[in-house]
Amino acid sequence: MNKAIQFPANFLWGSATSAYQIEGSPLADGAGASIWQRFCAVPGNVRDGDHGDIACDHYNRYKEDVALMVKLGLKAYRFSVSWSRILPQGRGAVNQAGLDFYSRLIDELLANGIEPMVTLYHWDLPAALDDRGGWLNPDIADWFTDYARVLFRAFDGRVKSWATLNEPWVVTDGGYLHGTLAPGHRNLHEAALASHNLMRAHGSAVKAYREEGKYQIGIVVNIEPKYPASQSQADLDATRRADAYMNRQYLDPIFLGAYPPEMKEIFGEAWPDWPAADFDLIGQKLDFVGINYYTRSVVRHEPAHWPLRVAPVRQTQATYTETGWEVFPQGLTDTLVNFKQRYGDTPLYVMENGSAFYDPPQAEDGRVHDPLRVSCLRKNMGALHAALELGVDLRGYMVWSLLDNLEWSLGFSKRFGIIHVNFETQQRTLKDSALLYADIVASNGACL
Ligand SMILES: N#[N+]C[C@@H]1[C@@H](O)[C@H](O)[C@@H](O)[C@@H]2O[C@H]12
Repeated sequence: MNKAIQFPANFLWGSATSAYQIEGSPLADGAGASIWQRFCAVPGNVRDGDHGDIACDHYNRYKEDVALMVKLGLKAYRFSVSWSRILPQGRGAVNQAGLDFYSRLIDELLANGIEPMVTLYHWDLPAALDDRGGWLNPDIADWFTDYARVLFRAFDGRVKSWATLNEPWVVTDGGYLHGTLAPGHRNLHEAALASHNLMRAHGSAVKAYREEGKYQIGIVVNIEPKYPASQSQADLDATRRADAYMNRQYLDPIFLGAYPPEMKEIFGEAWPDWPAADFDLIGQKLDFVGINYYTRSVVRHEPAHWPLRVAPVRQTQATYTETGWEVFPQGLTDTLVNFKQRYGDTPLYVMENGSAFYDPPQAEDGRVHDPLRVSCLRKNMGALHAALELGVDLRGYMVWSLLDNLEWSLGFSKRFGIIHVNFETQQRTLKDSALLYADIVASNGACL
């Protein structure tokens, strides 16, 4: 990088995790089961039969992990709350012990000068609600709002930054269309219905926050910019469909009052004309949008690939991560600038960005050397700064992830952490990427 980088003085540097991926003890102290406990229990659903019964044992080791955040100098920590710890049946009776855990975590963060940023839903739906249809039941907007109100009333003030959902696209594409994630359904109609109910629930919770809360609330979406493999009309149309399905599907109804027209083109009769009143609810004004960026995709028209009729085109000269994602920092800049151009100047946070690479065992010097992740981190910092220089109102960056953790159906096989976790001993070891990130935070980017 040839020019000293300076980020805004109050730029918020942090890290991100999610409850089921790190906490362990999923049924401790009165907690109810989630759909992810059920999903992991079905042989073949998760690589190597991995599950979240222990994970990073964060439920018991949270003070140790906060101390590591302090060691890295982090200013913020984005984490999610397990709905079924708070409401074991998903609705009704509150489990005070569940609230108490998150209260202890929040107080530990605040005592160490770290801002808690809470995600209400990061995929671990209470199993009891799934028994009632889960995201397919329109009542879930009220169930989610009731859950949100419990947290707003308990923590707002100590928590000043709330996000309703994490990556609604993954919830529906993985959980209801392709069945690769909990609850493992494969149904086009269900995917459409779940997606819309997620957005209704989001809007309803934001509306409730305006009655209950005094600080900021937003949503976190994954954005994967799409680039055409050629300028043929077929490939350009495929790119448009892919962008609508994965990216615009969730931001258009919030900021533009309607879903992209391509949704009917993709889903056909499985995509109804949703009630107009729903868009009044979904379109609640947000204080920020969180963007999760990992990669881009270059796409071509492929009639055989249902329902999108799109296929990715591998880039021969590129570096790919262990999750098969192209390392493409320019896509991060493009994503942030595209948001500004299409939706305006709502403040943005990069709420997840990182990379999974094979980490060599701990070296003789006691360190875990992860040069590829270090290289990616450096490149992504440049991409962030380019977006700032192009006028994007970017407020902060949360690296994914603080710890190696349960990578959903990939189990523990993919390591995204800047801190290595030995899952046999629970030993944490800072990787070189953690040391670089600490320098970035301490110098506000000037070290790059
Ligand atoms: N895969 N992958 C890494 C990461 C996943 O671990 C997070 O839980 C999701 O929010 C998002 O998909 C990104």
